[in-house]
Amino acid sequence: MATPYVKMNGLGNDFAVVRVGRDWSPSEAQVRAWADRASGIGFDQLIALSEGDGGPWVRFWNSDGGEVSACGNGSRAAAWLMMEATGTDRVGFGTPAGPLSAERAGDRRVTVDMGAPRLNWDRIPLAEEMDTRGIELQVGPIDDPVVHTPGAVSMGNPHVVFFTDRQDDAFVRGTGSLIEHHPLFPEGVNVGFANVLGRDRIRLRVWERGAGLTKACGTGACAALVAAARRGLTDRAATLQLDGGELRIVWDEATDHVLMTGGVEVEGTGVLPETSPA
Ligand SMILES: N[C@@H](CCC[C@H](N)C(=O)O)C(=O)O
Repeated sequence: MATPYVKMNGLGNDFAVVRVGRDWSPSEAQVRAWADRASGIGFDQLIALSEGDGGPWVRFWNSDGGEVSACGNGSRAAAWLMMEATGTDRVGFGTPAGPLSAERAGDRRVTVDMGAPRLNWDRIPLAEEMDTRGIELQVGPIDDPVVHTPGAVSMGNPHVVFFTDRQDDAFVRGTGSLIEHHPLFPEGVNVGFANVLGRDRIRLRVWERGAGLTKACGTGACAALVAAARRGLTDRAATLQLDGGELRIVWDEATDHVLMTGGVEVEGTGVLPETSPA
C-alpha cells in the first residue's frame, strides 16, 4: 500500500514524515534507499507519526537506516504537523526517549520541551565512569591535542561537545566520523564542535551519528548549551548559530528541562517509493 510522506526541514536538517500504524517497521535497507539524495527522496531522518491508546507517538530513523530515540528538529516538525492537523496550539506526544510537549511560538515556529538532560556517564552512555563535564578524550598529539575533554550529554540520544574554534568542513567531517564510532561510546555518539561567541551565543556544527554533517541538529544544540553552561562558559539560555539558522535554547533552572525554539518548513509531499525490504 502506498505511504504518503511530507518532506519537511528544521533549519535545513531535513526529514520525510509519514503517518503509519504503531507496528510499522521499515528495514534499514528501505530507509537507506529512501534517504539517498541521488536515487531516493533524500533526507537526514525519517519520522513516523502514529496514534495509539496513549496518544500520539513519534519514532525516528537516521539516513543510515538505524532507529534512534530522539531528534530535536524532527520533534518540532512532528509537533507542528500534529498541531496543524488538530487546530491546536499545544501537543504532547510519546517518543522512545520519553514524553515530550510542544507549543506554537509564532508563524511556523515551535517550542519543544525536550525534558531534562541526562548527565550521568552510564546514561549517555559511556563505556566507563567519567566526569561528563569533560571526559577523557582527545584528538591529535598526546602532548598538544587539537581538541580535548568534550562535555558529554544525553538528550535522549548521546552527544559529545568539543569547545573549539576549529569548525572547518574537513576537520568536522574527519574528527566527527572518527569519534562517532569510538569504543568509549557503546551506542555511538553525535559529535558537536562549539565555538562560544559570548555568554548567550554559540556557533555550532554537528557531525550526526548515522547521518554525517547536517545543516542543524536540535538535540546537538540542546547538548551544547547544557555542556557550556555546566562549564560556566555561557548562561543557561543562548542562541545557537547552526549552518541552517538559529535555535534559542533555554535550560530552565526550576524544572531542569531544556526548551528548544526554532522554525519548521514544509518542502512538499510525495509517496514513499516501492523498495525491497532486504
Ligand atoms: N537531527 C537530529 C538528531 C537525529 C538523531 C541523531 N543523529 C542520533 O543518532 O542520535 C536533531 O535535530 O536532534
